[in-house]
Amino acid sequence: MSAPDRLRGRIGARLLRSKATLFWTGVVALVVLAAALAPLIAPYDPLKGDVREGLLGPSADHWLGTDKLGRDVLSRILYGARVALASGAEAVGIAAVIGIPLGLLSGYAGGWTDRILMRIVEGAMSVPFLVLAIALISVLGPGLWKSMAVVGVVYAMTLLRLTRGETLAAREELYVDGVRVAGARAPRILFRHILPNITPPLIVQVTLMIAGAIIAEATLSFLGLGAQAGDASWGSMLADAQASIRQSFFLALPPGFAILLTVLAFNQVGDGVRDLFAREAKAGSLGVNPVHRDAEAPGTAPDAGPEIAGAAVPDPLLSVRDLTVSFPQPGAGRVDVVQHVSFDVGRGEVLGLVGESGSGKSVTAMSLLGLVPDPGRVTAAAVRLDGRELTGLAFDELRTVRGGEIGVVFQEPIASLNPAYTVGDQVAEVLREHEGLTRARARARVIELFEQVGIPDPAARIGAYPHQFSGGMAQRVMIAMALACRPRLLVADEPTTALDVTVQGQVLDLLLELRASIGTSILLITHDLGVVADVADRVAVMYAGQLVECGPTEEVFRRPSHPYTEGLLASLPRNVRRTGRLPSIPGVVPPPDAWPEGCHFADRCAHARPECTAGPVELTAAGGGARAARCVRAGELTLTGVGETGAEQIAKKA
Ligand SMILES: Nc1ncnc2c1ncn2[C@@H]1O[C@H](COP(=O)(O)OP(=O)(O)OP(=O)(O)O)[C@@H](O)[C@H]1O
Repeated sequence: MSAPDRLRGRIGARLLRSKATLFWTGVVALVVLAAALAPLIAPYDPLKGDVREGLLGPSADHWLGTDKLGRDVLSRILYGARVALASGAEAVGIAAVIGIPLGLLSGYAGGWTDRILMRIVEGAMSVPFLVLAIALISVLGPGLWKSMAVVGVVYAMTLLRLTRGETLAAREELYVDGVRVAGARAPRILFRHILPNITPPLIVQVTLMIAGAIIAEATLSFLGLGAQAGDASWGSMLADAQASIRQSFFLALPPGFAILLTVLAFNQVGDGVRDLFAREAKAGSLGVNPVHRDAEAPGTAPDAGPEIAGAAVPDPLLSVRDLTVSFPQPGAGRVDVVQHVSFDVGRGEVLGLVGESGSGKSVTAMSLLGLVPDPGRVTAAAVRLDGRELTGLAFDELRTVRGGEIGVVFQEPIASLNPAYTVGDQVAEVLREHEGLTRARARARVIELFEQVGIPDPAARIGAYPHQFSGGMAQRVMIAMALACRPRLLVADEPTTALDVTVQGQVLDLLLELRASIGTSILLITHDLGVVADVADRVAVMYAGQLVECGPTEEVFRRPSHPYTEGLLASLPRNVRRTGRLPSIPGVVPPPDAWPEGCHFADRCAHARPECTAGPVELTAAGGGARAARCVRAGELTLTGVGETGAEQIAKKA
């Protein structure tokens, strides 16, 4: 099943559980049915009547009585539903056709296009909606379809503004950058990549607009600007009722009730859909993808997937086998960005996941959390947390693992906190969501957590907003939030990269202290080998989507088994004589769609032989101890590590 299908499935299942939304959806369906079947079920012609039978009360012949001209009110109500829905569809259709493409264009193009369109929208929206509509109708002349077209144009402004706002946010997403650099043209990016991702808020707005358009039709028809006297429209029925209000007040009730019920139903459905999507968004980002168990992964054992010779940990807390993540790329189909990654994180251990930018570290971490965005696809033979299989877990089940058993700390602490809420509220929310604590108990626990992560004067600081915190303090808040439910695993994705050097040290010390006091294992993602050397018990090195080396930090650093690790260590500033040039690995990391079938590093490797490119290279035991490397020559090469260059080497030579 594709990701959008799964999203639809989840929304559908929630819809079934939300009784109120289901009820109002039923009411909308009844109105639609009444409109569609009006010619079959209406007992009389809605436009013809006998004046001698005018203003009759409800009876067996005329369930809702007759109007002044003797026309059957029930028949007119049924036909009126057609007018109301058709008017709503016309106005909203026009609004969508104008507003959505222009909103996409305005948000994506920016610059003058955006400025001009926004000034037009602001000008139009500064005049009250009905006043603007009436002014335009007085120029065009009355008539139902003309008036609803005008309403559509006015509504287009709202839809344009909403679409533009959503597009502005979406265009910053990584997947948009991805298709942009891949050479996709703007219309394709807009309609194929951005539009599907911003549809949920548009659906909600469109539903609410239909309700608004039905009211607008009734109002304009009541004023004689829409449906004309005699037409079977709820608005003109109200106008008729007003004309004969002295003789019969009952006439106003059926159209009034029909408008009330229909508008209420559409509004309730719109609100319900918004709640469903909001809940979905709260759980992660829209369209996120959980990990699927890959039954056909090569070498998959029925239980935990292929063993990783050399690098497995006895009784691990986290065990990942054969994790592969792919994204569609224009012109290249689905392309793997992470390929057959397998590793373990031991209990209470810090595993450093290192590699150059783009090697797949973050995507690997996100897939463990089920947070790889659409249209990414994640498969694995096994992802086990304390023996519990996470692959194939439903979205809601994974949500309880995320934030509960696995805590996460991201790179940009201030950007990761919501500026609209106090930091205390945000940490308390996690506790209330996962542990069901009362407001008072959550508050007390937040103070305790703030104390634990070293935030001074916690009782006062919980009332502060994120912008009142420095980067280091904000990261402490993020760590407090991640540790709120005493997770067994903490995923820290570049937790110190955005902080200055002194604060970096404090945050790393804090992570280590917490590991010691709570026993949390840490998967530390970083491109900084210095950080890994300082805090990681073991290290896993990634290159171009693959894990190329894995083992205890000290051993790997002292004597690497993969030439890429050697290259990375050689370029460590602390590993180079002050007089020398900082060495770098020649060439660049190949993009995912250009990975060779054999060793991904072969092109840049000084030790490459023809056998390196002959076929896929597996991760195998290497270098002695609990170590593994993905290199066909690992056994025969003697590579240089940290201890033998730089200061130590200079000292040796002296
Ligand atoms: N949403 C997405 N759509 C398409 N490709 C993506 C998406 N997210 C990541 N990628 C691709 O996946 C690959 C791995 O990215 P990832 O962010 O995991 O690298 P990284 O090693 O964490 O780098 P960095 O340190 O810069 O974050 C990259 O080629 C990236 O372009």
